[in-house]
Amino acid sequence: MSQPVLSLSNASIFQRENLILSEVTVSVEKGEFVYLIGKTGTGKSSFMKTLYGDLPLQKGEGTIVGYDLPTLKEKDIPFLRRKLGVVFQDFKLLNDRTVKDNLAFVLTATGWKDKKEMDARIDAVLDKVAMKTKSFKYPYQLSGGEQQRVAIARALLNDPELILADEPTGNLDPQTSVEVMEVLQEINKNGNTILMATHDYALLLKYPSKTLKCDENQIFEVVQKTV
Ligand SMILES: Nc1ncnc2c1ncn2[C@@H]1O[C@H](COP(=O)(O)OP(=O)(O)OP(=O)(O)O)[C@@H](O)[C@H]1O
Repeated sequence: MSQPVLSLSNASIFQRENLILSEVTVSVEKGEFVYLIGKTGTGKSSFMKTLYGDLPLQKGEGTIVGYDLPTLKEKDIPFLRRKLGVVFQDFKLLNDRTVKDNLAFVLTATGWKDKKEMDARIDAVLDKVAMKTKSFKYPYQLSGGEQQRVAIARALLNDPELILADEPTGNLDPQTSVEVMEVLQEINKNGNTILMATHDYALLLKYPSKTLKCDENQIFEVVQKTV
């Protein structure tokens, strides 16, 4: 069997000296769609930040897309992030450039040089989120759902081994949340592995999948009916 894309064992997660999560033992296999749920302040964002190298893993073991988290060095972080696609609640698009240039910016920053290849890649990812016809628009000319679809396209650019989505529907109305969720489901069906933090229980019910819950400083897997 292949290695899990994410595996933590007896890990503790701290914010400064405060213990946020302890004895975390979880794994995510290639191709899975996994939810991370939990009340506000239970540590979902802290967990996600540890996974993309924003918080150090000070205790326990963990690997993500081939990187060892406890020994992760500052200089490794850009390379780790190239193998991850990260999607945030607030989209984090650059407002001073078009959709296409937002994506081109990431490609340039990650070493792409051939203009034709870049254009083809941008077209391909925008096509996956049904935003190809709006590549000339500026983010502020798009709805929240459209901006989030562009952010998902941006996450797909470098063919990530794992997509981390931290409350991707947190700023969206219920109907738009479903549209964004449909996009995430589709890219998962096409082979992308996704870990999504959310407190949107309606989405969990509509799209049941493996669910991890943060509660009382722990993370454990829950079966849907007890969520
Ligand atoms: N930079 C920080 N410094 C110190 N403590 C922090 C920091 N960021 C978060 N915390 C604390 O860590 C705990 C977990 O916060 P975290 O943001 O991970 O929770 P969350 O489950 O993602 O919540 P939400 O759903 O509101 O985003 C909280 O008690 C919070 O106050």
